[in-house]
Order: sequence, then structure tokens, then C-alpha cells
Amino acid sequence: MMMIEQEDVGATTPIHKLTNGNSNNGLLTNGHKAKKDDDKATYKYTYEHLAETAKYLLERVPFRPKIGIICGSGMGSLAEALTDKVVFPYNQIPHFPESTVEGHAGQLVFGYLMGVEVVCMKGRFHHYEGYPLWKCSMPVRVMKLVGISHLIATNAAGGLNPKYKVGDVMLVNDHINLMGFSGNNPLHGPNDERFGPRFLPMNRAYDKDLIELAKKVWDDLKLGPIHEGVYTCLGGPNFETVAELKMLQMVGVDAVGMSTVHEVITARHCDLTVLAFSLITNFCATNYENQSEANHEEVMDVGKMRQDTLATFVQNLVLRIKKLGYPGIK
Ligand SMILES: O=P(O)(O)O[C@H]1O[C@H](CO)[C@@H](O)[C@H]1O
Ligand SMILES: Nc1nc2[nH]cnc2c(=O)[nH]1
Repeated sequence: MMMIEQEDVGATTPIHKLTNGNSNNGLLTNGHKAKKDDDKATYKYTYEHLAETAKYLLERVPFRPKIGIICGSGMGSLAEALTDKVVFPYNQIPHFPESTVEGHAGQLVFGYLMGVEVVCMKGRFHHYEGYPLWKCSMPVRVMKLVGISHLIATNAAGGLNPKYKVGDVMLVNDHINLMGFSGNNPLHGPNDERFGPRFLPMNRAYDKDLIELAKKVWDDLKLGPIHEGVYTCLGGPNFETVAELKMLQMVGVDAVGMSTVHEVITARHCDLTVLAFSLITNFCATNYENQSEANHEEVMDVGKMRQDTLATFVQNLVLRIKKLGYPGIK
């Protein structure tokens, strides 16, 4: 195993320069202790906690990823094409929560995708699993601290735009943070400027250059139609009522899911360039005549059905991002 010099952490602030102001004693290599402390209502990750997590990972990975990829429900196979993998089960990473949802393996995988250094989350955390939003999106900060500049967030979502078909892909060009409307936001609470600013603009959250690049990659691969649209995240775990779907459609939502928004907010807060896309796994019926019911099995089946296409797309996308010198707003 290759050991990494402390200077070589790829973090915004070198870890050796961080003070350990952490009140969570003995956590450096002890994930179980972290979980115990997690239960306290007051516990939140400090910069130091996450720097410890990043240090743990970087000491075990012989390269520095530039792109982070979050695999949506049933889309974990995106990580299968990685070479020279270093795999970390979430329950072995200090301070990491555990994945509890089917279709989310719970592994952080470092490796090369088409020769590009990446880190892949095979499994994300959702609010409905019982995690607060700051905890759901903590891996984004960890990925920042291990050195990524770009995040590709993928998700499975219900299609509200009548033009969308099951199996289509929608590049997210904006979102509506519905949970944020009620004050539930991953940045809620004291702000640590080492991650980012107290007040965060979100009007350019989804990088336009990356969206254009993604469309070009998709078209060059002749993968058929691709959409651009607005995503929203509801708390779940239930799928939506007809009245809720009608309301979402009225306010301009094209695809609805239970993730991504808080991850993107956290990513933009720490200056990552973001691309997100939704795999439309089910059609959202906005009338009472439609008897079909959304279900997680169907969501995962569609992920499996489209896994090869999505893998080809993401592989070519990361290659182009690297070739272009990692474009986009930081
Ligand atoms: O957003 P991802 O993780 O892709 O998963 C989506 O699919 C699941 C529902 O089937 C929910 O977790 C929803 O958020
Ligand atoms: N909220 C929500 N999440 C989903 N994830 C996959 N499909 C759906 C859906 O229809 N609604």
C-alpha cells in the first residue's frame, strides 16, 4: 500500500495545517464511535472531521481524483468500468453514514475511468433514510477535500414533462429546492468559510458549458434524444399523489426525485463545477384514470436496462472533460 505525504492531500487547506478542534475524541480510525456521537442532536461534522475522513482515504489511494460521480438508484454499475480500483465500504470510512437503500451498494470507489482519475459514490444518502440533509451531502465535501473539481450527480427520477419517456435522460439545468422552502437546507447552521460563503448564489448552479459538452458527447455517441429540464427533490420515501404531481407540473418541474438538490447546493458551496442528470425511470401520472403505481423495483429495472448506455455516456464525458482541461465555473 502506498502511503501519501501529508502535503499531498489535494485539499483546499493542507490537512497538516488544520487544527484538530474536534470534540469527537478518538474518531480518526473509529467509525463506530462516530456513529455513536452521530446520535447526539448537536453533532455535526466540522471541517476537521471531514479532513480526517479525506486523510484516511488519501493515505490509501495512490492517485488524486478530479471528478466525483454520484450513482443514482440502480445506476451503481457506472462504477464497474473503473480500473485500478480502491474500494472503501462506507462502514469502514471514518465518519461516513451507511447506505440503507436497495440499489445503493454503499461503497466509495476510487479508480480510472477511461484513464481519468475519478471517485465514485456507489450509493448515496437520502433524507428519508433518517439522515439530515447536511449528513446526506457530507460525501460531497469529502470528495472536495480529496481533490475533485467537478461533480457528476446522477439520479433516478419520475418524468413529469409529457414529452419524456421511460428510459430517457434529462440533463438538469435548474432545480426547485422545495425542502429548502421550509428551511430544510444542508447549509443550515453555522457556516465554515473554509468550505464556502454564508450566502450562496444558485443561479448558475448547473454549469452551462458542461451541459453543452454533455449534449455534444451524447449526440456524438448517437444515443438518441436527450432532454434538459428542471428537477425537484421531495423528502420521500412515498411517491407523489396526483395532486402533488399536478402542482409540480404547474410550477415548471420536469422530473421529480428524492435526492441531488442538497448535494448540488453543498457542491456549489465548496466551489465544485456541477453536472447532473436524471434517468427517467417512471412516468408520473397527473390524472386519476391512470392506474399504474410507481415502485422502486421498476426504478431499478430501468436503471439496469439503461446501464450500458449511461456507462458509455459517462465514460466519454469524463474523457472529454479531462481533454478540455476541466472546463466550467469553479
Ligand atoms: O435519487 P436516487 O438516489 O437516484 O433514487 C431515486 O429513486 C428512489 C425511489 O425509487 C429514491 O431514492 C429516489 O431519490
Ligand atoms: N419522488 C420521486 N422519486 C422518484 N425516483 C424515481 N422515480 C421517482 C418518482 O416518481 N418520484
